Amino acid sequence: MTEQPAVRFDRVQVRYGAVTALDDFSLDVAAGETVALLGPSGSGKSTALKALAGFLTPSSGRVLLNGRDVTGLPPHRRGLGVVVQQYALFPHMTVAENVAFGLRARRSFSAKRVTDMLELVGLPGFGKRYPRELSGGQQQRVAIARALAIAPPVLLLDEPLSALDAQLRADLLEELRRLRDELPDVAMLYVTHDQTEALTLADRIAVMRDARLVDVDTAFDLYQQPPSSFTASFLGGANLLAGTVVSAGGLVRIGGVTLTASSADPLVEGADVRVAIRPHTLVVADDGLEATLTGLQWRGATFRLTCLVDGMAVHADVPSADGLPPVGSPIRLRLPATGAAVVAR
Ligand SMILES: Nc1ncnc2c1ncn2[C@@H]1O[C@H](COP(=O)(O)OP(=O)(O)OP(=O)(O)O)[C@@H](O)[C@H]1O
Repeated sequence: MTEQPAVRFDRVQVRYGAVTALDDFSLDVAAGETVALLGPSGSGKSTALKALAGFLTPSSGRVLLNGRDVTGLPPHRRGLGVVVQQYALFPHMTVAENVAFGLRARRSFSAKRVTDMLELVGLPGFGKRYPRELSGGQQQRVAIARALAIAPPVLLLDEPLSALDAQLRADLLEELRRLRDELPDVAMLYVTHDQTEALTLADRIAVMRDARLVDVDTAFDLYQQPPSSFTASFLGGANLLAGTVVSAGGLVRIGGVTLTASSADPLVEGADVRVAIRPHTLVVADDGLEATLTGLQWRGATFRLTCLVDGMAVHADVPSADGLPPVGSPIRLRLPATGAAVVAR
């Protein structure tokens, strides 16, 4: 018998009155796999997670856990771990009581389990404190310990880092990566609109837009060979340049410049295509594509140039602004020898 996926969304639709928040949504998450639901605000990510957790009932379709249809079950009978954006700890309970909450509800309290969970999230000895005595990052660690205490087969995380400031976010992201590696049997579904979080954590990324799943693949493949223009720009902010196929072997011409581009589909000589090119792979050089520099923005480690190429805005991230012409002047952008990808229009 083949192994059942830990999670299966089977053509799930969720409607709020006239609004379709999730449409024909199907996705499997294997045991031990981490999948990120990535998409802009309002694309239906949280709705998918709530349908799985049991916080709402789909208008149609089914959700299955390890092969079992749980569509009609209340949340507490699904046995999932859930972590949301706002820590949602019980303020009148100590850290240890918070972590023990799910265990007590199941009549399976174990002081050792509570201690182990606090150790797992890097907070040994914090059991007697109250949530108000913790930083935001520490509170979120407690929320994760509480969710994991019942040893759920599936952990759901809905934007768990978004209430934290940048440094804490980076620390906790690192911590989540470690947890993922230390819990190889737990399937994780991670909702985020942050591509860095998705790329860092996920085995696969499911890209959502307008209530629908657009693309799903390994993080690496989605980044290297985006199947759609939407994913190319949303994941890694690729430029989409108009090009013409010079040879079916992968040569493409953009402006007067010919370069090699990968493609998931066979290329047809003479066809008009769109080519995804990442901003950090463009270089300012005399032999590049003709453009006009229209904006310059300092971003700390890099400068972001905004240029116009044939009326289209193109971004380039360069390490230094030395030697750049003034904004409004002609500039030339050298296209990368490798790494460009043809995407579906
Ligand atoms: N309770 C509700 N009543 C009516 N419409 C809702 C409700 N909850 C969500 N929606 C709508 O459903 C759509 C999807 O919302 P959802 O919260 O799933 O998006 P999201 O991708 O998680 O966005 P965000 O990143 O902003 O949380 C949106 O158009 C939203 O306005």
